[in-house]
Amino acid sequence: MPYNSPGRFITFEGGEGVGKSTQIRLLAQKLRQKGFDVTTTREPGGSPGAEAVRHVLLTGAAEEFGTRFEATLFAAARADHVAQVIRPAIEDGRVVLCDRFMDSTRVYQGATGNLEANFVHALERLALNGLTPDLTILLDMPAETGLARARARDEPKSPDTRDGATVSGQEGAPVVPVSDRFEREDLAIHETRRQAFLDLAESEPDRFRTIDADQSVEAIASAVLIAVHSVLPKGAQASRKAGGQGT
Ligand SMILES: Nc1ncnc2c1ncn2[C@@H]1O[C@H](COP(=O)(O)OP(=O)(O)OP(=O)(O)O)[C@@H](O)[C@H]1O
Ligand SMILES: Cc1cn([C@H]2C[C@H](O)[C@@H](COP(=O)(O)O)O2)c(=O)[nH]c1=O
Repeated sequence: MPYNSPGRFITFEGGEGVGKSTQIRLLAQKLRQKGFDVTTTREPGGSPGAEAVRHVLLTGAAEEFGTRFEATLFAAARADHVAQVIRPAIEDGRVVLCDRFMDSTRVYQGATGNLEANFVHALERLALNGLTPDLTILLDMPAETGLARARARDEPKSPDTRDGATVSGQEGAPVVPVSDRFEREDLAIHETRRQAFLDLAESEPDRFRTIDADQSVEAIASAVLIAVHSVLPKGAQASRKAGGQGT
Protein backbone atom coordinates (compact mmCIF):
# COMPACT_ATOMS: atom_id res chain seq x y z
CA MET A 1 0.00 0.00 0.00
CA PRO A 2 1.48 3.41 -0.87
CA TYR A 3 2.67 5.30 2.18
CA ASN A 4 0.65 8.40 1.28
CA SER A 5 -2.51 6.33 1.95
CA PRO A 6 -3.48 6.32 5.65
CA GLY A 7 -4.32 2.59 5.52
CA ARG A 8 -1.74 0.11 6.77
CA PHE A 9 -1.48 -3.66 6.70
CA ILE A 10 0.38 -5.32 9.58
CA THR A 11 0.70 -9.09 9.94
CA PHE A 12 1.71 -11.16 12.96
CA GLU A 13 3.55 -14.42 12.44
CA GLY A 14 5.27 -17.11 14.44
CA GLY A 15 4.79 -20.60 15.79
CA GLU A 16 1.98 -21.97 17.90
CA GLY A 17 1.15 -20.13 21.11
CA VAL A 18 3.77 -17.38 20.78
CA GLY A 19 1.22 -14.70 21.71
CA LYS A 20 0.01 -13.36 18.35
CA SER A 21 -3.66 -13.04 19.37
CA THR A 22 -2.72 -11.49 22.72
CA GLN A 23 -0.51 -8.86 21.11
CA ILE A 24 -3.01 -8.06 18.36
CA ARG A 25 -5.69 -7.46 20.97
CA LEU A 26 -3.43 -5.12 22.97
CA LEU A 27 -2.15 -3.28 19.91
CA ALA A 28 -5.67 -2.77 18.59
CA GLN A 29 -6.71 -1.23 21.93
CA LYS A 30 -3.68 1.05 21.94
CA LEU A 31 -4.17 2.19 18.34
CA ARG A 32 -7.87 2.86 18.88
CA GLN A 33 -7.02 4.98 21.92
CA LYS A 34 -4.73 6.97 19.65
CA GLY A 35 -7.60 7.52 17.23
CA PHE A 36 -6.84 5.01 14.51
CA ASP A 37 -9.57 2.96 12.91
CA VAL A 38 -8.47 -0.63 13.33
CA THR A 39 -9.59 -3.90 11.78
CA THR A 40 -8.41 -7.12 13.44
CA THR A 41 -8.63 -10.31 11.50
CA ARG A 42 -7.03 -13.73 11.16
CA GLU A 43 -6.06 -16.52 8.80
CA PRO A 44 -7.16 -18.99 7.76
CA GLY A 45 -10.45 -17.10 7.85
CA GLY A 46 -11.40 -13.48 8.26
CA SER A 47 -14.18 -13.41 5.64
CA PRO A 48 -17.31 -15.61 5.52
CA GLY A 49 -15.95 -17.74 2.66
CA ALA A 50 -12.54 -18.13 4.25
CA GLU A 51 -14.01 -18.97 7.65
CA ALA A 52 -15.90 -21.86 6.03
CA VAL A 53 -12.60 -23.22 4.70
CA ARG A 54 -10.85 -22.71 8.07
CA HIS A 55 -12.78 -25.54 9.62
CA VAL A 56 -11.86 -27.95 6.82
CA LEU A 57 -8.16 -27.04 7.11
CA LEU A 58 -7.80 -27.09 10.88
CA THR A 59 -9.72 -30.27 11.59
CA GLY A 60 -7.39 -32.11 9.21
CA ALA A 61 -10.26 -33.02 6.89
CA ALA A 62 -8.17 -31.95 3.88
CA GLU A 63 -4.91 -33.59 5.03
CA GLU A 64 -5.44 -36.88 3.19
CA PHE A 65 -5.58 -35.01 -0.14
CA GLY A 66 -2.01 -33.74 0.24
CA THR A 67 -0.12 -30.51 0.77
CA ARG A 68 -0.86 -29.08 -2.69
CA PHE A 69 -4.56 -29.46 -2.02
CA GLU A 70 -4.31 -27.88 1.44
CA ALA A 71 -2.12 -25.03 0.17
CA THR A 72 -4.63 -24.31 -2.59
CA LEU A 73 -7.42 -24.11 -0.01
CA PHE A 74 -5.33 -21.72 2.12
CA ALA A 75 -4.79 -19.62 -1.01
CA ALA A 76 -8.50 -19.64 -1.95
CA ALA A 77 -9.36 -18.52 1.57
CA ARG A 78 -6.68 -15.82 1.42
CA ALA A 79 -7.85 -14.51 -1.96
CA ASP A 80 -11.37 -14.07 -0.58
CA HIS A 81 -10.10 -12.52 2.66
CA VAL A 82 -7.91 -10.03 0.77
CA ALA A 83 -10.65 -9.09 -1.68
CA GLN A 84 -13.56 -8.91 0.77
CA VAL A 85 -11.96 -7.59 3.96
CA ILE A 86 -8.29 -6.57 3.91
CA ARG A 87 -8.01 -4.48 0.75
CA PRO A 88 -11.30 -2.58 1.31
CA ALA A 89 -10.28 -1.82 4.91
CA ILE A 90 -6.86 -0.50 3.87
CA GLU A 91 -8.42 1.58 1.10
CA ASP A 92 -10.78 2.98 3.73
CA GLY A 93 -7.76 4.20 5.69
CA ARG A 94 -7.89 1.55 8.40
CA VAL A 95 -4.98 -0.15 10.14
CA VAL A 96 -5.47 -3.86 9.50
CA LEU A 97 -3.91 -6.28 12.01
CA CYS A 98 -3.88 -9.84 10.73
CA ASP A 99 -3.11 -12.97 12.78
CA ARG A 100 -1.01 -15.03 10.28
CA PHE A 101 -0.80 -14.41 6.55
CA MET A 102 1.33 -15.47 3.57
CA ASP A 103 4.44 -16.26 5.63
CA SER A 104 2.54 -19.04 7.43
CA THR A 105 1.96 -20.71 4.06
CA ARG A 106 5.62 -20.27 3.13
CA VAL A 107 6.61 -21.94 6.39
CA TYR A 108 3.91 -24.55 7.12
CA GLN A 109 3.18 -25.71 3.56
CA GLY A 110 6.52 -24.69 2.01
CA ALA A 111 9.33 -25.30 4.50
CA THR A 112 7.71 -28.15 6.44
CA GLY A 113 5.10 -29.34 3.93
CA ASN A 114 7.74 -29.84 1.23
CA LEU A 115 5.71 -27.88 -1.28
CA GLU A 116 7.78 -26.67 -4.22
CA ALA A 117 8.73 -22.99 -4.00
CA ASN A 118 7.28 -22.17 -7.43
CA PHE A 119 3.90 -23.63 -6.40
CA VAL A 120 3.91 -21.56 -3.18
CA HIS A 121 4.85 -18.40 -5.10
CA ALA A 122 2.22 -18.96 -7.79
CA LEU A 123 -0.52 -19.34 -5.17
CA GLU A 124 0.77 -16.34 -3.28
CA ARG A 125 0.70 -14.15 -6.39
CA LEU A 126 -2.89 -15.13 -7.15
CA ALA A 127 -4.15 -14.72 -3.59
CA LEU A 128 -2.43 -11.41 -2.86
CA ASN A 129 -3.05 -9.74 -6.21
CA GLY A 130 -0.33 -7.18 -5.58
CA LEU A 131 -0.88 -6.66 -1.85
CA THR A 132 1.97 -7.14 0.63
CA PRO A 133 2.11 -6.33 4.33
CA ASP A 134 3.68 -2.99 5.28
CA LEU A 135 5.09 -4.68 8.36
CA THR A 136 5.32 -8.24 9.62
CA ILE A 137 5.92 -8.77 13.33
CA LEU A 138 7.58 -12.13 13.96
CA LEU A 139 7.11 -13.31 17.54
CA ASP A 140 9.94 -15.72 18.17
CA MET A 141 10.44 -18.21 20.97
CA PRO A 142 11.41 -21.88 21.42
CA ALA A 143 8.70 -24.06 19.91
CA GLU A 144 8.37 -26.08 23.10
CA THR A 145 7.50 -22.99 25.16
CA GLY A 146 4.91 -21.78 22.67
CA LEU A 147 3.28 -25.19 22.41
CA ALA A 148 3.13 -25.45 26.21
CA ARG A 149 1.39 -22.07 26.35
CA ALA A 150 -1.05 -23.05 23.63
CA ARG A 151 -1.87 -26.33 25.38
CA ALA A 152 -2.27 -24.65 28.77
CA ARG A 153 -4.64 -22.17 27.13
CA ASP A 154 -6.67 -24.89 25.44
CA GLU A 155 -6.73 -27.70 27.99
CA PRO A 156 -9.17 -26.59 30.67
CA LYS A 157 -11.74 -25.52 28.12
CA SER A 158 -14.21 -27.48 26.09
CA PRO A 159 -13.81 -27.23 22.29
CA ASP A 160 -16.85 -25.00 22.19
CA THR A 161 -15.40 -22.36 24.49
CA ARG A 162 -11.75 -22.23 23.44
CA ASP A 163 -10.44 -18.75 24.15
CA GLY A 164 -8.74 -17.62 20.99
CA ALA A 165 -10.82 -19.79 18.67
CA THR A 166 -12.02 -16.42 17.50
CA VAL A 167 -10.18 -13.14 17.41
CA SER A 168 -11.65 -9.74 18.00
CA GLY A 169 -14.27 -9.10 15.38
CA GLN A 170 -14.63 -12.77 14.50
CA GLU A 171 -17.16 -13.69 17.17
CA GLY A 172 -19.66 -16.15 15.84
CA ALA A 173 -17.07 -17.71 13.54
CA PRO A 174 -17.09 -21.51 13.24
CA VAL A 175 -15.55 -23.27 16.22
CA VAL A 176 -12.25 -25.09 15.70
CA PRO A 177 -10.94 -28.10 17.61
CA VAL A 178 -8.88 -27.51 20.77
CA SER A 179 -5.63 -28.22 18.95
CA ASP A 180 -5.50 -27.96 15.20
CA ARG A 181 -3.95 -30.51 12.88
CA PHE A 182 -0.70 -28.53 12.57
CA GLU A 183 -0.33 -27.91 16.29
CA ARG A 184 -0.42 -31.68 16.93
CA GLU A 185 2.70 -32.34 14.83
CA ASP A 186 6.10 -33.32 16.30
CA LEU A 187 8.19 -30.83 18.22
CA ALA A 188 11.02 -31.18 15.66
CA ILE A 189 8.67 -29.92 12.93
CA HIS A 190 7.71 -26.92 15.06
CA GLU A 191 11.41 -26.15 15.61
CA THR A 192 11.99 -26.32 11.85
CA ARG A 193 9.11 -23.84 11.43
CA ARG A 194 10.69 -21.50 13.97
CA GLN A 195 13.94 -21.49 12.00
CA ALA A 196 12.07 -21.06 8.69
CA PHE A 197 10.29 -17.96 10.05
CA LEU A 198 13.65 -16.58 11.22
CA ASP A 199 15.14 -17.24 7.77
CA LEU A 200 12.26 -15.37 6.12
CA ALA A 201 12.78 -12.43 8.48
CA GLU A 202 16.46 -12.36 7.64
CA SER A 203 15.72 -12.43 3.92
CA GLU A 204 13.29 -9.46 4.10
CA PRO A 205 14.67 -7.19 6.82
CA ASP A 206 12.69 -4.15 5.63
CA ARG A 207 9.33 -5.86 6.09
CA PHE A 208 10.01 -7.94 9.23
CA ARG A 209 10.61 -7.02 12.85
CA THR A 210 11.52 -9.99 15.03
CA ILE A 211 10.59 -9.74 18.70
CA ASP A 212 11.59 -12.11 21.50
CA ALA A 213 8.26 -13.61 22.62
CA ASP A 214 9.77 -15.18 25.73
CA GLN A 215 9.19 -12.03 27.78
CA SER A 216 6.29 -10.53 29.70
CA VAL A 217 3.16 -9.58 27.76
CA GLU A 218 3.86 -5.93 28.57
CA ALA A 219 7.49 -6.00 27.38
CA ILE A 220 6.44 -7.57 24.09
CA ALA A 221 3.60 -5.07 23.68
CA SER A 222 6.07 -2.18 24.08
CA ALA A 223 8.38 -3.66 21.47
CA VAL A 224 5.43 -4.21 19.12
CA LEU A 225 4.30 -0.61 19.51
CA ILE A 226 7.78 0.71 18.71
CA ALA A 227 7.92 -1.44 15.58
CA VAL A 228 4.44 -0.40 14.48
CA HIS A 229 5.19 3.30 14.94
CA SER A 230 7.76 3.07 12.18
CA VAL A 231 5.03 2.36 9.59
CA LEU A 232 2.09 4.38 10.94
CA PRO A 233 1.04 7.39 8.88
CA LYS A 234 2.46 10.48 10.54
CA GLY A 235 -0.17 12.88 11.83
CA ALA A 236 -3.06 10.69 10.72
CA GLN A 237 -4.30 10.07 14.24
CA ALA A 238 -5.08 13.75 14.79
CA SER A 239 -7.42 13.76 11.81
CA ARG A 240 -9.30 10.60 12.74
CA LYS A 241 -12.08 10.22 15.29
CA ALA A 242 -10.76 8.82 18.60
CA GLY A 243 -12.03 5.34 19.48
CA GLY A 244 -12.80 4.31 15.90
CA GLN A 245 -14.58 1.00 15.76
CA GLY A 246 -12.66 -1.88 14.25
CA THR A 247 -14.29 -5.10 13.26
N1 LIG B 1 4.18 -13.10 27.09
C1 LIG B 1 3.43 -14.09 27.57
N2 LIG B 1 3.78 -14.75 28.68
C2 LIG B 1 3.03 -15.76 29.16
N3 LIG B 1 1.88 -16.20 28.60
C3 LIG B 1 1.48 -15.58 27.48
C4 LIG B 1 2.20 -14.49 26.90
N4 LIG B 1 1.54 -14.08 25.79
C5 LIG B 1 0.47 -14.86 25.66
N5 LIG B 1 0.41 -15.75 26.67
C6 LIG B 1 -0.59 -16.79 26.89
O1 LIG B 1 -0.20 -17.88 26.04
C7 LIG B 1 -1.35 -18.45 25.43
C8 LIG B 1 -1.19 -18.34 23.90
O2 LIG B 1 -1.27 -16.98 23.54
P1 LIG B 1 -2.04 -16.53 22.22
O3 LIG B 1 -3.34 -17.24 22.10
O4 LIG B 1 -2.04 -15.05 22.19
O5 LIG B 1 -1.00 -17.10 21.16
P2 LIG B 1 -1.15 -17.31 19.58
O6 LIG B 1 0.20 -17.11 19.02
O7 LIG B 1 -2.25 -16.46 19.05
O8 LIG B 1 -1.57 -18.85 19.53
P3 LIG B 1 -1.97 -19.76 18.24
O9 LIG B 1 -0.74 -19.95 17.43
O10 LIG B 1 -2.44 -21.04 18.85
O11 LIG B 1 -3.07 -19.02 17.51
C9 LIG B 1 -2.57 -17.71 25.97
O12 LIG B 1 -3.08 -18.44 27.07
C10 LIG B 1 -2.00 -16.38 26.44
O13 LIG B 1 -2.74 -15.83 27.51
C1 LIG C 1 -2.55 -19.00 7.57
C2 LIG C 1 -2.00 -20.39 7.68
C3 LIG C 1 -2.12 -21.11 8.84
N1 LIG C 1 -1.62 -22.36 8.92
C4 LIG C 1 -1.76 -23.12 10.20
C5 LIG C 1 -0.95 -22.58 11.34
C6 LIG C 1 -1.77 -22.93 12.55
O1 LIG C 1 -1.42 -24.24 12.98
C7 LIG C 1 -3.18 -22.94 12.02
C8 LIG C 1 -3.92 -21.67 12.35
O2 LIG C 1 -4.33 -21.73 13.63
P1 LIG C 1 -4.10 -20.60 14.74
O3 LIG C 1 -3.48 -21.37 15.86
O4 LIG C 1 -5.46 -20.11 15.06
O5 LIG C 1 -3.20 -19.53 14.23
O6 LIG C 1 -3.10 -23.05 10.61
C9 LIG C 1 -1.00 -22.95 7.84
O7 LIG C 1 -0.58 -24.12 7.91
N2 LIG C 1 -0.88 -22.24 6.68
C10 LIG C 1 -1.35 -20.98 6.55
O8 LIG C 1 -1.21 -20.34 5.47
